[in-house]
Amino acid sequence: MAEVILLAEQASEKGTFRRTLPYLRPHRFALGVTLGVVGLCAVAAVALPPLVGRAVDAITAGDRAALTAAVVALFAVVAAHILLTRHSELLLMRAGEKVVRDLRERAVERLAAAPLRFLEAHRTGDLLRRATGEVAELANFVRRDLPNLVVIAATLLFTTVMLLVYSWFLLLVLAVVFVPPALYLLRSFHRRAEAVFGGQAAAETAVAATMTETLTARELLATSGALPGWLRRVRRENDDVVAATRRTSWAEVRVEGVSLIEGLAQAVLLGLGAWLAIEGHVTVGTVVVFVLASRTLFDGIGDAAQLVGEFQVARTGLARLLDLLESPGAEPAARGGGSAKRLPPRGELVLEGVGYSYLDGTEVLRSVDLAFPPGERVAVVGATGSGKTTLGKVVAGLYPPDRGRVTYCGTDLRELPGEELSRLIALVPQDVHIITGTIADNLALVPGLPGEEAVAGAVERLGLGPWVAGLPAGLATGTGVRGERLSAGERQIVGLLRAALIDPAVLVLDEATADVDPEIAGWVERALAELCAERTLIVIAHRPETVALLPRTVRVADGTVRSEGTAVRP
Ligand SMILES: Nc1ncnc2c1ncn2[C@@H]1O[C@H](COP(=O)(O)OP(=O)(O)OP(=O)(O)O)[C@@H](O)[C@H]1O
Repeated sequence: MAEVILLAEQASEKGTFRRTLPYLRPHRFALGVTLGVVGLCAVAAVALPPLVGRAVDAITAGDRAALTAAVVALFAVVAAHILLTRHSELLLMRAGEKVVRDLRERAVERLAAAPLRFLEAHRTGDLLRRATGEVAELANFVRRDLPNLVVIAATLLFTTVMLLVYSWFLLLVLAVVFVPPALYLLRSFHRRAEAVFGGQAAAETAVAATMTETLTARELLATSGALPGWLRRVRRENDDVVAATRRTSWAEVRVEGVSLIEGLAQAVLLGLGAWLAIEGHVTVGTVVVFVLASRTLFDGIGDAAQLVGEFQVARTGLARLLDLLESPGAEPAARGGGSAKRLPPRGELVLEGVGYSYLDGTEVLRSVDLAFPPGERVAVVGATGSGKTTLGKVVAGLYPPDRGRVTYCGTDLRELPGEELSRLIALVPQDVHIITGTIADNLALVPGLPGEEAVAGAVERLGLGPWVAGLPAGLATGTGVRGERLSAGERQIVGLLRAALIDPAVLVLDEATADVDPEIAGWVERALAELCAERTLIVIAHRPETVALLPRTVRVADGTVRSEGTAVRP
């Protein structure tokens, strides 16, 4: 089996910032300007205490001119600070939103391009949470907390430099006696934060994934009697979320000890500063600067502590999102670009020594050699679980084989760009995926967005006019949520119409196994008869009537194939 790299529920946060850099690079200009404005904003905030200090010194010296200058400067700096704060927040938000929008787009592109194997190996809820929940949390962080965090970091840095200039001694007291315990509290919080916040994200993901499965497996749960057991599981996972949230709250509460240290520091600075001022070592203004600035300092440390929690949540989510974005492999159908090679619209499809397994050691297909000359019509038959559907998906290029190769006109399907592959080979699966909307919306889901005329032409060609006329609103008939108003047979008719719009060289139809009523089966047969003209038709047949319609039969058994109509060519 080809290796599938599983995404860890709790992603490693090592190097998250470095991994984010490539996604920031396209926005470096906007981010640079933003950081410049943030820096100015922090300078304005830091300039306030010295101006108050200067005003106090001017009052004690009875210097009117100096007092007026200090007050005017104070007004100007306050006004500049207000304007710059608003502006920097807006700029930060805008730059952050651009980055988040890019990440969101990339996540959707990544999921659309992910190999089937990768998608099947993960719970849908987990992938959805990475692409939606984690991105939403990141967007919240960017809108709400990132502006504060950046302004606080810049303010802390500039305040420290400013205090050093005013009195190295008082700064030393502050730095040696009070900052270490505050930092110790923060560090111990930080150390616990990764585990507790990561645990909370993992517990929430488990609940989200189970919620999704509750909806997708609703019929099974309603009919199998498994509901009570399932609800017990939901309750257990829900309890895990509560316990994880309690741990994160407790970690946040402990860090609030920083406020206590702040009160003590201010009292000591006031007492020590007053003594130094009386002794004539510093001015009264310097003491005022220290008391005010130490408040800015501790407020900054306290706010940063609160925000570190949010930052941690965002970092955890970002790491999980980056894991998804960096997961290897892309589905051929979603590959863009590639070779510009256009293959002939009709040609031979060949399987050479094809092997495929979902699980290690259990090969569903073993060394399959098959050739489908252009225009051939083949029924693929075999017991339930023998591998017919798997063969269909390998033939359509959805599962690249683990061994051997599938070629069209001699070219390996793996080498074809996505668009070319979907133009050449169309697969109509057993249960055609229908999006919520109208039948017309569903028919539009083919390359080139066909107009009404093209759709009407396809309906006409496949002889489905009377079927469409019998629908309540023709092609504008609603399909219900994910097509629940359409029967399995009707879904296949939609699939065949899509195939007619694509006009592929090879059409693979995995016949619906659910009971298809005879009228719908009649429409499907008629449509197939029209579609098979001039193209290769491979039908994974479940009904004897279908097998009887097709000149060649291929039987799948024990992971290999045997031809019962015409010879199998290696
Ligand atoms: N996504 C999957 N992951 C793991 N095993 C799978 C997966 N899909 C199919 N299988 C297994 O592969 C084997 C072949 O399945 P496949 O659906 O190809 O058989 P089939 O002949 O089409 O069956 P049916 O006639 O019931 O549709 C089965 O044992 C099945 O359990």
